[in-house]
Amino acid sequence: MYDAIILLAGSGQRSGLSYNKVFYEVNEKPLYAYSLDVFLQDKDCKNIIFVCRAEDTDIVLDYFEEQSIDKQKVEFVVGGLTRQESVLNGLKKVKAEFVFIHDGARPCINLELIERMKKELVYEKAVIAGIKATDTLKLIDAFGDVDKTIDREKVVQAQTPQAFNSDLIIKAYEVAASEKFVATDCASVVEYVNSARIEFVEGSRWNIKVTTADDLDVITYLLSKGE
Ligand SMILES: Nc1ccn([C@@H]2O[C@H](COP(=O)(O)OP(=O)(O)OP(=O)(O)O)[C@@H](O)[C@H]2O)c(=O)n1
Ligand SMILES: C[C@](O)(CO)[C@H](O)COP(=O)(O)O
Repeated sequence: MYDAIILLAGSGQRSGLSYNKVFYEVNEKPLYAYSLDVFLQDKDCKNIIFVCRAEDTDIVLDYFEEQSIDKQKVEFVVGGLTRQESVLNGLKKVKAEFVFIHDGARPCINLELIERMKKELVYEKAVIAGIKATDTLKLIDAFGDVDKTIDREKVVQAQTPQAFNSDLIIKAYEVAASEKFVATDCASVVEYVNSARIEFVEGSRWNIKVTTADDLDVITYLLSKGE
């Protein structure tokens, strides 16, 4: 049993769009709605916490009306200036024992990945999706020159969802807020307080985060062919 936080409250500046990238449509469906559909299909997902910018909430509500999406399981929360603040706002609404935290800008999530993560949560308090590096990895210096090659067996690229025992992640975020620790993902906050082992689960190469304008082309291709 878990709650899901879906993050929509960014601005998507690196995408070059004139609007928040999570509203970019493929097959007449906004990117965030792909993740929503997946979590709505999972009986174990008790509540979906939608973290939106105040000015975007009406657009999302209109979409729910148009598509006759049942809002019973969905709660709306206003996001913050950073991803971390948005997550913290979402965490304040969590009631279930576990919480899955997911970027609305990663529409290629699927139920198989959620199932694999749920299996790990039987034993673990923190589980993140990611992919292993396949390229050779170099450390570079401040001038962009190669310093050395690093062992790719020891590197993974973190994705979302990231799933946690709710008490654990709420406490970690409270400590981070009080100590002004800021990070780009949720697992980093747990690493910071060092309160649990974090299990890595193989995600998928298709589970990309739409960040740049190029990613918009890639995601259009992936979603159009049903990934
Ligand atoms: N204040 C913020 C910033 C980000 N996000 C969400 O976190 C996810 C990943 O963030 P990122 O790609 O950094 O999103 P943006 O802030 O939208 O992008 P940019 O940095 O290019 O402006 C996205 O689903 C985004 O909507 C959020 O909920 N609240
Ligand atoms: C959470 C995340 O998507 C995991 O890869 C990523 O860290 C977000 O980073 P961003 O710099 O905010 O895009």
